[in-house]
Amino acid sequence: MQTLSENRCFGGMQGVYKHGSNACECDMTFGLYLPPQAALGPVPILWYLSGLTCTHENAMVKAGVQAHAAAHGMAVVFPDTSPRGDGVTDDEAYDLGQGAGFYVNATQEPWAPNFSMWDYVANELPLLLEAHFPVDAARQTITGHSMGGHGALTLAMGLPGRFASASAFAPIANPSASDWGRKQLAAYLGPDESVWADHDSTILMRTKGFDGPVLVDQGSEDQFLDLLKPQVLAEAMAARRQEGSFRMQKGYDHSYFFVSSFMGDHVAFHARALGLS
Ligand SMILES: N[C@@H](CCC(=O)N[C@@H](CS)C(=O)NCC(=O)O)C(=O)O
Repeated sequence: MQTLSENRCFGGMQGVYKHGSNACECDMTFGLYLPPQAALGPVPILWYLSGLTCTHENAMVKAGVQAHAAAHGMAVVFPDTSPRGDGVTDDEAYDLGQGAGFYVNATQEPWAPNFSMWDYVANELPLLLEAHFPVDAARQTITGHSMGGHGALTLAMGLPGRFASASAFAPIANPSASDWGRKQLAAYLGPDESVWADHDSTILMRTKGFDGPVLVDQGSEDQFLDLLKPQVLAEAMAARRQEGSFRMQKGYDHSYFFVSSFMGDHVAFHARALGLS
């Protein structure tokens, strides 16, 4: 593993690291914020999964999460959103291929060799983090924005017992019924829609729910509301009696100005679920 940068940040360290990934069969870059408490022993992990067009960097520099993570003593991981590089398949559309991995393991050509973001986030990266940094994999929580909100909710419901709590900012809530989803799930997973269900948080909420608290924030002026479909997720949460909250935030759009405005609430929510506060 190679250190690309390390910067002191709110008493802890914001690092960026690169490593050869077996899951994605290419080099992968991720950000990791370690709070000051990591100097004393292993700290819990908050995963932040980013949205379409993002790398590890967007949330790291714009979500304003480090101050809150330092206050609560949590590490924050910022994985990339897809495999990358000259040898990795891409598409000219911004919402397919590099920058748009959708947190699935592709089974279809030409994507299958590299696009295994589910395995990368669920299996490979946690082991790498535990081996190299003072983090406690027994205490994990997860959040994300847009495509990353979709990833956070589907990983949380798909890996029962892994995460103490799950949250999302403007998640792609029902991808199998959206143009942000149908094209990508068909490309990565093939035409059989029954296979897509494990990657649709509304369907997972209807069929199994999450064994822990869930927090979803959505801006009422989000320019992508028709693609995100928050209302069906909110309905599914109510129908399941899912512990948690769905909050419609008046006047907010889809940007990181929205994400950063509510980041403090999300970190405090995860800290409570972990018993840190
Ligand atoms: N470029 C796309 C939208 C992409 C987009 O809004 N991406 C969000 C996540 S879905 C994002 O975080 N963009 C990067 C950023 O704001 O830093 C479009 O114009 O339709």
